[in-house]
Amino acid sequence: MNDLSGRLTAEIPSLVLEGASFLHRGQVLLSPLDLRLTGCCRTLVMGPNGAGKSLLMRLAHGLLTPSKGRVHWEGRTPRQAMVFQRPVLLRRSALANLSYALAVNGTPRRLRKPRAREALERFGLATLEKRPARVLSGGEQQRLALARAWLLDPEVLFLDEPTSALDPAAIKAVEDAVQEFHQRGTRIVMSSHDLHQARRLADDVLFLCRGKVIEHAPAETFFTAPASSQARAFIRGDLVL
Ligand SMILES: Nc1ncnc2c1ncn2[C@@H]1O[C@H](COP(=O)(O)OP(=O)(O)OP(=O)(O)O)[C@@H](O)[C@H]1O
Repeated sequence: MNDLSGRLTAEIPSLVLEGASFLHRGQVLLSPLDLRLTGCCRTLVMGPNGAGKSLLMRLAHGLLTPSKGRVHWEGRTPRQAMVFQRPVLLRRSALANLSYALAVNGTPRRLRKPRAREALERFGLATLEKRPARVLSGGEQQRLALARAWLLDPEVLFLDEPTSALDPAAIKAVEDAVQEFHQRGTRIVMSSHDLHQARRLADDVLFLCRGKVIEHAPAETFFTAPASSQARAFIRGDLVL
């Protein structure tokens, strides 16, 4: 299958977790998990606070090593990027943050600024290029983080609660960007506790509760016929502890 970017969806390696768990000082924070994420889908990782969503995202992206089991990509490791709830930005201008990412990525010097400016334009930040990245508003910082990810042309993009501190307009900007990545053929793995957001974006939902994956289902199935009492309660808006 071909996506709009021309990238073959079949080319994106599948992410496989085999009995992967995460313990801290003997306490199980993520129970052994078997999972295969395949294709150019948008997977929403959902669950209440403390369910283990961030841990799962960090394991998947390779920022954490599982205490037991294995996390690997089939065939080869794809180009990846991760966007965090609080963007990690350098003490430099918006433009310099992007140029630096391109430099690290091996882009020739003469191409860095034009490409960085193109990305700033795309994410509505062109007028802010000289502004120190760390004084940008939360929404602007998140768009800058997305612009940086865009420049790296990731095959897989992880987003960990990227909109939890944003107002509706900024949330829309992030969601539009996620859709653009998807259109370009990037596989999305995104955590959120916002059910409305998941309904807008998800192809499939991974639902976690207390460090366990309770369900992994196509979005429509998850929202219309959740299989677990915890997911039913979560969707109803009950307090799920
Ligand atoms: N590096 C760590 N060391 C020790 N405990 C941790 C670590 N990271 C996470 N935890 C604990 O693991 C549990 C799951 O945390 P995690 O951040 O993955 O939850 P979450 O589902 O992302 O929650 P939220 O929606 O509040 O962001 C929490 O109880 C947290 O305190």
